[in-house]
Amino acid sequence: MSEAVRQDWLAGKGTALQGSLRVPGDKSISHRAVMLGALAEGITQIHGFLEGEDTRATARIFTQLGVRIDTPAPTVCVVHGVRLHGLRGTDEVLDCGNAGTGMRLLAGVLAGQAFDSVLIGDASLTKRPMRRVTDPLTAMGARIDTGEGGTPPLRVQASTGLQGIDYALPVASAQVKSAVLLAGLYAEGETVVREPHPTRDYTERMLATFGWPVETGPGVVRLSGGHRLRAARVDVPADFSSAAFFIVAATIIPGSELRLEAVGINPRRTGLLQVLRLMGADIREANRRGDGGEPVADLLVRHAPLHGIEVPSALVADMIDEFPILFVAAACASGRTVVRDAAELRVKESDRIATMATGLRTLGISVEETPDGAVIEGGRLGGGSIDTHDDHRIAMSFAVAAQRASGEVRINDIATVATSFPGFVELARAAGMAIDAIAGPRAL
Ligand SMILES: O=C(O)C1=C[C@@H](OP(=O)(O)O)[C@@H](O)[C@H](O)C1
Ligand SMILES: C=C(OP(=O)(O)O)C(=O)O
Repeated sequence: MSEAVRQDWLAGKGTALQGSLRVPGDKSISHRAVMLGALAEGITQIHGFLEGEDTRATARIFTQLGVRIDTPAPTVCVVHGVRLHGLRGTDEVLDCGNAGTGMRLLAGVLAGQAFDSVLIGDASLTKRPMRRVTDPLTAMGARIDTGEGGTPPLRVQASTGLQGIDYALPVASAQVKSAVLLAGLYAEGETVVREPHPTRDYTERMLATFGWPVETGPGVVRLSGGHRLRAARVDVPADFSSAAFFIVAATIIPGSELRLEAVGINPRRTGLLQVLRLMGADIREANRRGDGGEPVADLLVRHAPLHGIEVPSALVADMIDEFPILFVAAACASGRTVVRDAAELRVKESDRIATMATGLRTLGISVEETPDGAVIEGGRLGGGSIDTHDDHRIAMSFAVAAQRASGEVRINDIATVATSFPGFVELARAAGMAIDAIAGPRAL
């Protein structure tokens, strides 16, 4: 056994959050911009690209597949498109790292290629369900083998032709919808995806921006094969899911008044705003505009006392990545908050219901876990040691919780924060939060 350095955080009460800050670019849009840029004709310029490990893994994979990607300045990514059939196969494995989005969307792209490929991921991604994408892709004519129990690696065999399908998603998932639509670019005939509940619509919006005809109606997206993608400029707004940590932090820390600049406020992402407002939060939108086709605004957040609510199930898909930080808001609210219909949280980077319930209990909060949610009683937060289960959103959520804790909170193993939010600690400290990075031992 050898020892390697593990990164932990020690976090505690900081000061009121003040000032103005901009969080990094949207992860979902950054993944998709690289993918469509690679498959387009011409040169795609991406501004505000998320330099996180998840999106860099996607860019690296397209480089392995023969696409030139230049990064002339921080957060600028220039993708030299090779057209729909211009990717080149490689004997190397394609490593998606921690990114479910990367792997699932790539499965759709690779299903249409004339070469074999193998997608792998890190320990967390290797536990996540992939049949949700391989089932519909197989129905389209793809041949993909998964690991045991339908998990990665994914071995995608050279395509012998795909056919469009009419697919009703069994779970509300933008990743599955997107995988099927991307395979649909290579399919004969029409591909139709029906959603049980609307999910983020970046793939369909960006396909249209890149010139591919897409028809959208309530709960349904349709496209046909046989068109071309044309390079475009993509301006990536600040990621709402990253902003969410600061929105909740400013709400729960007395005296705070914080401005978050140029945040993407696509309604399929901002369920948390509605829920926090129902709980009593003071969040205003200013300077509303459209950047590169996406609605963007500055968010002005002031401290406000919160009260518990029953989270409307209709908003679950619109805040699917914000539940860890909502649990923190609920722990700081008076009364009880009830979350239902959110079983999907159990198959994210960690089981986010269990990981948050365990962590909050460690800090003295009463949480009852249910199969598809939790009941959280607001209370006083104490100190303790938290296991992140290698989940970036768990780490950042407890860093925020610590700002209201009476004792020190040690957050173990925060390396995955760089997957979605490089620079989190620096921004958080600059705004007023108390977080120190410390080294912890890790047995290998
Ligand atoms: O399409 C996307 O970019 C994403 C969709 C969501 O996953 P599901 O489609 O699995 O709900 C979300 O949790 C993930 O962070 C990003
Ligand atoms: C679930 C997430 O991402 P992914 O599925 O891409 O790993 C997330 O970022 O919270």
